[in-house]
Formats: sequence, structure tokens, C-alpha cells
Amino acid sequence: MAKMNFGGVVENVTTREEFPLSKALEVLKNETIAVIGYGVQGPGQSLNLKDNGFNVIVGQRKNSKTWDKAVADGWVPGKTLFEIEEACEKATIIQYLLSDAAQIAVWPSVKKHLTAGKALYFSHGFGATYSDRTGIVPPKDVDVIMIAPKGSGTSLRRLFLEGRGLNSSYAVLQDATGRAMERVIALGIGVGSGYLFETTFKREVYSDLTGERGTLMGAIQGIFAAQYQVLRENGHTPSEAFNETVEELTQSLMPLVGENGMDWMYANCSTTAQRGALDWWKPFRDATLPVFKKLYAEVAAGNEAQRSIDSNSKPDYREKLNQELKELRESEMWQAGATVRSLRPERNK
Ligand SMILES: NC(=O)C1=CN([C@@H]2O[C@H](COP(=O)(O)OP(=O)(O)OC[C@H]3O[C@@H](n4cnc5c(N)ncnc54)[C@H](O)[C@@H]3O)[C@@H](O)[C@H]2O)C=CC1
Ligand SMILES: CC(=O)[C@](C)(O)C(=O)O
Ligand SMILES: [Mg+2]
Ligand SMILES: [Mg+2]
Repeated sequence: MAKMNFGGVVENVTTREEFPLSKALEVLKNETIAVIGYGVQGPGQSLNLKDNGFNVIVGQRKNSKTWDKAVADGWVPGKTLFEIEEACEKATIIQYLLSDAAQIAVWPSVKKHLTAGKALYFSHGFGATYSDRTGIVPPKDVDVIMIAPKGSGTSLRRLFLEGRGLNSSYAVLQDATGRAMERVIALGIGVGSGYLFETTFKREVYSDLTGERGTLMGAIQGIFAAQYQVLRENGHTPSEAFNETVEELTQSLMPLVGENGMDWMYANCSTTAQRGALDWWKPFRDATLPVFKKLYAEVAAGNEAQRSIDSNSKPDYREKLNQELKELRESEMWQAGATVRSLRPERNK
């Protein structure tokens, strides 16, 4: 474990240099890892583990779309692909990668197979932190660990194939075997993490729920929609409004931020833009600060978790979500976006 200085605060991190793949393979050489669920994280983590040489099987409901997807991805029924309970029985490490709501419903079937010395692995602090709402209370004689990749399972796989790696946080909630820490770090390296930073289950779920509702997903759509509306109300065309709100950000400016930070992106824009951005970021911060404070309080109170459990446990939750995504897709702004994307020269090759 290395100590790294993050803007003046020293934290524990683990990199592939100090914990190479060879060491991870050694630590887990006698383990059978069962990845339960084949939605978004399941494919990314299981395929990366397999390509890295670990002993991994997949557990998924038969007669489901994702069972077929697992078969198409090369998992073999009866050999490396099983019904959930069968996979849990064979496993020494159970990676519980069902949706957070489904984890509640399936918990009794998984718990049954959590015999002494096994490890229960999550990719989110949700189920165990909000145990009063989820009923997920692991037996005392198993390790309870977490690797939470900080991004979509789709990116986890894509970056792995490019020889890069998404960062993940890790935590140990219960160490029954004395091996929980080496198990979790080895798994973090195995699933293809770029580096690992330390957290707790509670801190992970509070920050993750805040981030996805905030700047990563919710707030960004909100601020896009507000600016687009103002531009349209003032007579700007959809193409102009979309370009000045979204396209320039995703295609030109955000990649620069990702590469070298905000000041570097600013420095690569006009002095006119720099003057304005440096003046206006603070009013935007001040306007949104109360919303972020409210959001965090809702997360900490468990209300966001409860809302997600309630809505995603309904039988038609997928149809409802798809309907809302469709409304977003069919809004003028994102329809304009579809046309803008179709005009990117590389799409016409
Ligand atoms: N989506 C992502 O990229 C990320 C997800 N996570 C966490 O990883 C975990 C897995 O999330 P996702 O991959 O998004 O899950 P998901 O929503 O894609 O669902 C995973 C699987 O659950 C199965 N499933 C749903 N309901 C079921 C039921 N009642 N019985 C049996 N199986 C059922 C689906 O068939 C699917 O294979 C969650 O804890 C999530 O918070 C963490 C980081 C990013
Ligand atoms: C991709 C990710 O890490 C999220 C946004 O937190 C999630 O999918 O839950
Ligand atoms: Mg996340
Ligand atoms: Mg999340």
C-alpha cells in the first residue's frame, strides 16, 4: 500500500506496481469466484477476471436476456455458467452484482450458501449500509468486501481491452478469515482496476449516490437543460443551442479537463472565455450549493436508497425507466443532439 498526497491530504492507495497481477493470481489461486448477475458490472468484471487468468464462473437466471448474453460472451452452461444458487454453492468468493434492488429479493438464496470462510463481495456499499432497509446482514463467519469501480461496467471492460484501467475504491466490512484485505486487493486488481483507493461501505454509498445524482448524471442534465432553454427562448436555433451546451463540452473541452485539469482547459480557450468563466463559476457554485446540501442530507437519511428500492423492486421497473429515458431522448435538446452526432465526420466513414 502506498501513501499518496491528494491535494494536501495523504491517503492509502494500491497500484498494480506494488500489487502486480502475478501476486493477485497467487493470492486467489485456490478460489472459485462466482460473478452473480450479468447486467452492466457482471460482464465487465467477469470477463476481465477471466482474461486475467482467474478461476471464474457466472451465476445468472436461466431464460433471461442476460443469460443469452453470457452465452454469447463465451460462458458455457454447466461449465462456467450456472443458475444463481448453483454458482453460489460452487463459489468461495461470491461477487454479488445483481441490481441493488434485486439483491434484496435474491438474498435468502445467496445467504444459504455463505458458509464459513467464504467471501461476499459487493461493488456498492448500498446493500450492507442500508441493511435496515435491505435486510442484507451477512453471517459473521464470512469476509465482506467491496470493490466499487468508479464508472460504468462498459467502461471497465473497454479500458481493460485498451490496456488502461478504471479506478476503484475498496473496503473491508468484515474480516472473518484474516485474509479479507489480501482477497479484496487481489480482486480489485483482477477486475481490471487502474488503482485502488481506500474507503468504507458507508462512505462509498454516500459519495456514489451523491455523485450520480449530482455532477456525474443528474446535475449535469439539469444544467444543460436550463442553458438550452434560455438559448432557445432567446431565438437561438436548436443546432446552435446544442453545440454551445453539450457538443463542444463533450468533444472538445471535457477531454482537455480529463487530460490535465480545469485550469489547463481554460488556458486553451480564449482570454475572453477565461475572463467570463473565472467570473461566473462562483455564482453557479453558490446557486447549486443548497441543492447539493439537500441531496447529501437525503442520501444520509436513507431516503434516496428507499426511493430506489421502492421503484426498482416493482415488476415493471424496467419499462418505467425505459419510458423516462425515452422522454429524455425525445426532448428537443437530445433530438438535436442525435442530428449533431450524425454529422460528425468520423460517423460518415
Ligand atoms: N452499472 C454500473 O456500471 C455500476 C454498478 N455498480 C453496482 O454494481 C452492482 C450491479 O449493478 P448493475 O450491473 O448496474 O446491475 P443491473 O441492473 O445491470 O442488473 C444485474 C443483473 O441483475 C439481474 N436481475 C435483476 N433482477 C433480478 C431478480 N429479481 N432476480 C435475479 N436476477 C435479477 C439482471 O438479470 C442482471 O443480470 C450494483 O450494486 C450497482 O450499484 C457499481 C458501479 C457501476
Ligand atoms: C457508473 C457508476 O459508478 C454509477 C453511476 O455510480 C452507477 O452506475 O451506479
Ligand atoms: Mg459509481
Ligand atoms: Mg452508483
